[in-house]
Amino acid sequence: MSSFKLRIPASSANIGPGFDVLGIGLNMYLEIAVKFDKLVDTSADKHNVKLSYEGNGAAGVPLESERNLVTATALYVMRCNGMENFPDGTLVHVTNPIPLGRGLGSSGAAIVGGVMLGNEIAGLKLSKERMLDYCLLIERHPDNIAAAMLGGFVGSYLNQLTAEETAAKSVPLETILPKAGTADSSLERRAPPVAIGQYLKYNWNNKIRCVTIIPEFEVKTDDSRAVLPTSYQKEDIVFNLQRLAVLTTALTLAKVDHKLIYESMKDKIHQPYRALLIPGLETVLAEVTPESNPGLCGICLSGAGPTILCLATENFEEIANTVVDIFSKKNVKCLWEVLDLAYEGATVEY
Ligand SMILES: Nc1ncnc2c1ncn2[C@@H]1O[C@H](COP(=O)(O)OP(=O)(O)OP(=O)(O)O)[C@@H](O)[C@H]1O
Ligand SMILES: N[C@@H](CCO)C(=O)O
Repeated sequence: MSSFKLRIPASSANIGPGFDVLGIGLNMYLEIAVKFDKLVDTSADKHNVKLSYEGNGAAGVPLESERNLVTATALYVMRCNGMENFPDGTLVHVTNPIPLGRGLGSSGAAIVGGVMLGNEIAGLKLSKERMLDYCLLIERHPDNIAAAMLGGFVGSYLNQLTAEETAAKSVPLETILPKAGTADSSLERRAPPVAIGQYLKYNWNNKIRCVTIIPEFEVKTDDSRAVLPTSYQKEDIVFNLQRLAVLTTALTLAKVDHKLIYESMKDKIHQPYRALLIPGLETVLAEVTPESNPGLCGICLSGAGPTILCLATENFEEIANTVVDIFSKKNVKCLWEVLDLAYEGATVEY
């Protein structure tokens, strides 16, 4: 097998009202470089791969193939297609600039990368849509993975499946990503149902850039989902649906309407509840507006947080500093970066 390199963009999910629906791919890339060298002994790993990692999270990311999110995902895809181990001498080097647990789709990128890795190693030639079925068995909401895989500005929904397909989609996560000591016979070996999700790429006015303000603390997606209610008032759902309908077109118009985008990025489904976990979020959302910060056209929590996504056409540094100052009053330090959309999505280069 010859060497190859995978590049998978970071992503920002929800974009305000589009909870579990909207996502944008961002031009910050997880890279997975794969080489084969039979002279290197890879037998120390249970599945025959030598993994190395640099970048965000390097101190904590496991390097055993069954415990690392990228290789464990690849092993799941390979197992479903009759292959249990990497070929002798497989060397995988991961370079990750995406901060972990900050709402910039680090896990979505790792899962997309893992599925693509399994696809290449097992020579499956799966389409991106089919690879997303595998991704959805691990990250069970489509917004980050669809944006990372397809790139650009993407809307998704999950298809209504038959009872049998639903059962096949709902297998326990630990049978896909094994915990230490899991018996091999309990691992999932069935390929996922076909066409679990539906995806649509929208246009995007490329004058709109993404100022990401990244607080120094992590919020795990699971924790950020645990604070959400199990039922909602009809008014709050209608509030989001009305804005979602306008937002997907407002972001594509040739003439940027800052006020329209700002209003249509408001949300009542997830951000108010997540403010409990993110000191400063309520103030940021209330005080940073197109009037206070000309050039700003929308502001929201990025994914499950704590990163703030400001969409803007100018004055990027001033906007970032306004948000940084609000967080600093809560004793939270931040980094910030201006990103653009990753229009192409995940790629493989031979
Ligand atoms: N490149 C990677 N290699 C291995 N594990 C990773 C990698 N990237 C992310 N992870 C795992 O995913 C976890 C973060 O996932 P989580 O869903 O909580 O946050 P996120 O994906 O960064 O944010 P969001 O889903 O809100 O955009 C990390 O703590 C780590 O366990
Ligand atoms: N839609 C997801 C994105 C984070 O992975 C959420 O907000 O929980």
